[in-house]
Amino acid sequence: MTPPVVLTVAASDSGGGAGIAADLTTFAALGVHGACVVTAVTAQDTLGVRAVHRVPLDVVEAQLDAVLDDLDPPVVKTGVLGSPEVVALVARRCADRTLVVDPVLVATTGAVLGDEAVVAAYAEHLLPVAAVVTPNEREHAALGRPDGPGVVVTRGGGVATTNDHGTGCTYSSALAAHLALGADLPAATAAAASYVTRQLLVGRDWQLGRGRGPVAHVHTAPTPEGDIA
Ligand SMILES: Nc1ncnc2c1ncn2[C@@H]1O[C@H](COP(=O)(O)OP(=O)(O)OP(=O)(O)O)[C@@H](O)[C@H]1O
Ligand SMILES: Cc1ncc(CO)c(N)n1
Repeated sequence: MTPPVVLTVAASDSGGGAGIAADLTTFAALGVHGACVVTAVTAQDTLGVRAVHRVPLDVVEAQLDAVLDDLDPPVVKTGVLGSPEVVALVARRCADRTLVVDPVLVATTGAVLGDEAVVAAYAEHLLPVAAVVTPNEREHAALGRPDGPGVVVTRGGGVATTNDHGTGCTYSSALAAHLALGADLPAATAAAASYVTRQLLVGRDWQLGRGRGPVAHVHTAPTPEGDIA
């Protein structure tokens, strides 16, 4: 059976914990095909963000054109967009699709990934056309606490772990994947939360990097010790 296509418009994380790595692996784990439009390259690891290089607007637009014209994804998920111009572009081009907006403004490690101009562009252009917005508490406050059935404020949950880098991206990607597979919003949010919980449990004892390790992506199968997670 042909899988549904979900597009992520987001940035790369060289440490493989958040951003596009989290999005595409989550899509694969949940059985949807992932396309990706890269908005920025971050030099990042489990300790923090060292540098951010934005992809020029015309190159972001060319990637978006290619995917929208050919693969026609019914669901689009956004992560780090990087500039007000990219926020407005995505709003303009994707308003007729199911839009899952993860308004990433600050990394778990504290680095600012969206400034005041980006916040203003979200409020003006992207939030009005989003089906779901998944801010964490800080992002929700920065955006002026938008309210409504499509606003899902994310919070850490019951799993005690420091390997939680990329949970927000994984959660919003799982939500987008379940919407593409036909779930309604309440079912998709519940399925996304239980997916993140499961993946946090899989990676709870991993030792990757010296900081906040990544949530386990796709790994559900044998651990190095040979256990089935
Ligand atoms: N420790 C945890 N135990 C269980 N579920 C969790 C935990 N941390 C996160 N989650 C799930 O993942 C969702 C997103 O997490 P969170 O709000 O921490 O994202 P975030 O702050 O955007 O993360 P990041 O910036 O690292 O990507 C939560 O709403 C919850 O469902
Ligand atoms: C690229 C990227 N996207 C999202 C986040 C949020 O965790 C991050 N730290 N890096």
